[in-house]
Amino acid sequence: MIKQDTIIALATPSGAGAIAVIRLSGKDAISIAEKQFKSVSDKLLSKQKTHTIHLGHLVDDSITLDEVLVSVFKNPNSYTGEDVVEISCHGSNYIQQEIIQLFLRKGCRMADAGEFTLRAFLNGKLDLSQAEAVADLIASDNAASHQIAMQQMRGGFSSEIAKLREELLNFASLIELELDFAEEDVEFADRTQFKELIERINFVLKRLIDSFAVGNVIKHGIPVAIVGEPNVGKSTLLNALLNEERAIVSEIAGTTRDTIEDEITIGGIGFRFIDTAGIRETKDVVERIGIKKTFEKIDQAQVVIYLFDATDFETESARFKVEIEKIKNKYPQKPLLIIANKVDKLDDVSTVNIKDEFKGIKLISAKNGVGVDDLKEALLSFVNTGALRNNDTIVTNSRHYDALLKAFGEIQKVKEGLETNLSGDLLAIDIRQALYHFGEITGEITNDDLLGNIFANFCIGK
Ligand SMILES: Nc1nc2c(c(=O)[nH]1)N(C=O)[C@@H](CNc1ccc(C(=O)N[C@@H](CCC(=O)O)C(=O)O)cc1)CN2
Ligand SMILES: Nc1nc2c(ncn2[C@@H]2O[C@H](COP(=O)(O)OP(=O)(O)OP(=O)(O)O)[C@@H](O)[C@H]2O)c(=O)[nH]1
Ligand SMILES: [Mg+2]
Repeated sequence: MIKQDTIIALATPSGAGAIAVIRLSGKDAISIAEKQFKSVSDKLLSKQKTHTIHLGHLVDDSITLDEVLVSVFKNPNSYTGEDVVEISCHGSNYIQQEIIQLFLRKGCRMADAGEFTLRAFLNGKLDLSQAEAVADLIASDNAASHQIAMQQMRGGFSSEIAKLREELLNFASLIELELDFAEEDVEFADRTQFKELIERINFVLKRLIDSFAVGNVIKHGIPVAIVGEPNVGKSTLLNALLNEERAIVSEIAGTTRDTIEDEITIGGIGFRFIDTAGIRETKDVVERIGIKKTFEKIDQAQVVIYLFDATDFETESARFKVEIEKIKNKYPQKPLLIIANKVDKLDDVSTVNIKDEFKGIKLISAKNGVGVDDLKEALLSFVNTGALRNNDTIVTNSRHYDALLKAFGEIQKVKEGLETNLSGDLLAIDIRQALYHFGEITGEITNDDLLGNIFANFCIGK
């Protein structure tokens, strides 16, 4: 259902600022605003061209609320596709609230979360995946997530899906046409060409589905678990990486009892570091719970940093190796960075010995920040950012991922059907299913529940 009532919301963050923007959208936006606006040159808003801006005062009966700039957008040429009025006022909390209250009394309704963008979608200004990208763009806090959201908002992903959908639709129509001529045994849809198309779709879908692993990582940050025995300097390393005193550090073993997480951006990619309680067999119940959590954190991490105290190396290296083997055995696929900490306390001979015994080990002094930049470089090298550089579409949205997996499943059926010369009517059913899932991504296929879920996660005013 397309509502046309006039909605209002603050478009800028709540709180005082230099300027705040209040946005109205709907069929009465211009007439409602016009009655409260005294232009400095006696202009009427309804007589103004679209995309024009006007200086004047907002008045509530005899009270002048503020000197403002008012922008007019006339349907269908606006963000929402409806008549839109934007008021740029002085950014006092009081003024913002008074203006909104005034317009609520004059016939506007407070907008729901995401309702401006929902209207843009319903009016065909954006498709669903573009609308979703608007929220991702607002949430983006690093170069990679920004680039992906921007590309998606501009329709990169949508047009890729729309192209596949259109080609597939063509074939579906031809095959369905054949069904009307069943007795004559004609073939409008060239099966060789069709096989080629299915192969191509298959290939694209596979790439998009695979890209989700990268997309997920970029959206949520790559989880990196910092593990090692008590007191080796895990929390000190976390603080050095974050460049702040995030975790408590002390000479007492077992200081960190719970896990601590925080995120930084390295080379445009978000990394989420997880400091854990030390791994060690222990009788202390609280510490033991922490150790269980350590393994849970390794489960969730994409990269593991195993830290040991370099000054214990000469006496304890055998035990470190056992610990490292344990992790390697339990998590054979996970990149594991082995790091010796506290090298500031190490003599040259031991330094050489450590490097000898642990190939590829990194030596750091977390306390003095030595080797931390090197470690960041090493972390970055684990991330496959090739897709980013190629400008390939990267899927970051789990709803899209789901739909792609389902489409992929249907395309496999079509492929099999073609190989076994399945009859046209059955082929057509599988093709229609695949088309359905493509349509879910861009929003050709949708329902109120789905839209409600998507836009409820937007902020009010977007
Ligand atoms: N002040 C303001 N800034 C904003 C927005 C806004 O709504 N208001 N945006 C919103 O979030 C973004 C910009 N997006 C926009 C997209 C389309 C149109 C628009 O008027 N489109 C018309 C006319 C295009 C034209 O000039 O030809 C159209 O599509 O028909 C406006 C803003 C970011 N900055
Ligand atoms: N000399 C030196 N001391 C360090 C270094 N890194 C950490 N320390 C010291 O080692 C002690 C333990 O550091 P933490 O960061 O609390 O160690 P942890 O691994 O988090 O310990 P738990 O939380 O108990 O498992 C503290 O006294 C730190 O100041 C380093 O690079 N050099
Ligand atoms: Mg700690």
